[in-house]
Amino acid sequence: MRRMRRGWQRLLATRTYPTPVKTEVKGTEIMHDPLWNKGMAFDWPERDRLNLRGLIPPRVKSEKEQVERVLRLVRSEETDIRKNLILQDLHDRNETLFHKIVLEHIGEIAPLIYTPTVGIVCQMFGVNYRRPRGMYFSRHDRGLFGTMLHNWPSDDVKVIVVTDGSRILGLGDLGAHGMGIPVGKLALYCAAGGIAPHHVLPVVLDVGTNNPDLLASEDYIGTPEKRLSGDEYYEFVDEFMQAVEARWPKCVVQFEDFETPRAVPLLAKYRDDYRCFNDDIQGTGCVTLAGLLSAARNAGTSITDIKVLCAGAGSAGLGVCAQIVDGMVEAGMSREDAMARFVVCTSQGALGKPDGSHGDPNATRGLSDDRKPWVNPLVSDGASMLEAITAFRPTCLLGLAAQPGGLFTEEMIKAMTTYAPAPIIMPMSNPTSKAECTPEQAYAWSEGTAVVATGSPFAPVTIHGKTHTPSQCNNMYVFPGIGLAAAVAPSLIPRVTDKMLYRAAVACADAMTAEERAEGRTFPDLKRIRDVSKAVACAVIEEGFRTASAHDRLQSIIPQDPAGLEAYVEFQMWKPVYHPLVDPTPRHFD
Ligand SMILES: O=C([O-])CC(=O)C(=O)O
Ligand SMILES: [Mg+2]
Repeated sequence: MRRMRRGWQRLLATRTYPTPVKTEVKGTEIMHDPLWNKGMAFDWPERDRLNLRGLIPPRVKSEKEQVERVLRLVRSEETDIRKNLILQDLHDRNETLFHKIVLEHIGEIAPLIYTPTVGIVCQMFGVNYRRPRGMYFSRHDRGLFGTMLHNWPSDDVKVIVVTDGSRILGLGDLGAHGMGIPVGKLALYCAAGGIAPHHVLPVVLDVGTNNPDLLASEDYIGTPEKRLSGDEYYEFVDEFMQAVEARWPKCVVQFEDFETPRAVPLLAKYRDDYRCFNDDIQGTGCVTLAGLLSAARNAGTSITDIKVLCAGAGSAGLGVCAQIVDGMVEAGMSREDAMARFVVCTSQGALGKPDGSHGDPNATRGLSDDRKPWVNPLVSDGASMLEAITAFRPTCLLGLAAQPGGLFTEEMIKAMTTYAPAPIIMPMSNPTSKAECTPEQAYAWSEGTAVVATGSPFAPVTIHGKTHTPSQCNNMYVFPGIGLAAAVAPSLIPRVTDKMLYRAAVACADAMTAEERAEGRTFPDLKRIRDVSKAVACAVIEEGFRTASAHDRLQSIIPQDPAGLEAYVEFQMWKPVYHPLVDPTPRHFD
């Protein structure tokens, strides 16, 4: 083991990167393959070796010049959607350069390829349609999913992000136009998580759409029929999962933006049988827990001191609350006491004691089984959020309602400041238009005392001469790391467990530096996202070691000590740099 550990660390220290890669592909074929293409950065020896002389303009550009040119072009556009289209085109031409720009300018570029712009991208997907990316499975392909997966050129897909388009961000049913989401998430997997682009696959399960505008639209790209339901729907997803496992047994599947009534049962059905997780339930839960751990640490208190009012009882809302409860239990609280620290509100008001103060006492709401455990007798059933705040005195407001924005009002936040010295305000719904309030409002209404973390990115706010930087509490801090762990250590991570998610949350909170804490942030600077992904991946793998069988642990070549593990994960992470391309053909002289 010792020798192995020293091996990885030495390898990492001595590796000359990028390593040369042999390629059989030449000429226009290599130029038009986005995985190989370097644009004008092919140097002269390479242009000769690969039969490219004359096919590319005569100027040779450096990577730096290429990055600057694209940034100039992006910045010259006025609208975010136009900027996104420029970046999409680059993604289709030159994956290395695309991911290099995403990584080096993540604060500027992530909002253009991911939340919030990805919302508009999906809404305009049909009319803006260019090159296909990823795979689509429709009802007319039933029985053929397994064969179709062989149309995909890579024999080694490590991460799939899949959606059925039924709840795209907070925008609702966008059908097959939801493809923008898996594409955006996987771009972050590559740039922020270090998964190589040829190892990822975005997927849409086109089970139809119930969105009347799309059904009537001539630009709609999916099957213009109503959604499958009942057994037909579940059999469709079963066929997909079985086909994936048969083709790429080590792949991890991330479920994304499925509406709650499907997301919850699908996760329950698959989580013990497949390497999979649901990002909106588990990823959001994990990142929110990380935010609360961090906020409590900044305030010198514990997560068990926090009392939460959660707006939203969808898959994200309840999943997030459950994971915070797990975090409180880990910190030493009983599950019952932890759950008593939550009030969950739906659009019909709080889940509370039916005492008749809000309507007919006998007409208790028919609560679904997943909501029943969240009824809190300290508030009356159907109470408004303001009433619930007065009765329950929460110290944290979580917004996961995916309703039109503005759910958190001035009265609510002002009421919290009467008893909470630093209320934690987390408007998490995406995109920006769905945020429950803006950071500006939260800071203004709390006289600058609030700790604010949002799902979509927001700019810093200056109030009474003091600048406050809201953190972005977005799944992007955790899902790339969870997928990275599964990709580099599949035998140790046969399933994604609750404990792994808890460890991931702690690793994300622990990744904060002292300077970041001093700035009042609850999340690390986005610029360090690769470090965060690596820390999350290491934490997940460590948990995998803890639960692996003795056989799997012994068989694994992965070092178990923290420094060796970190070196191993770092070594495995893909980097967006051009590799020197070497011609494998021996030269013959006669
Ligand atoms: O995409 C994001 O920014 C976060 C997320 O999963 C969602 O809002 O559905
Ligand atoms: Mg999502």
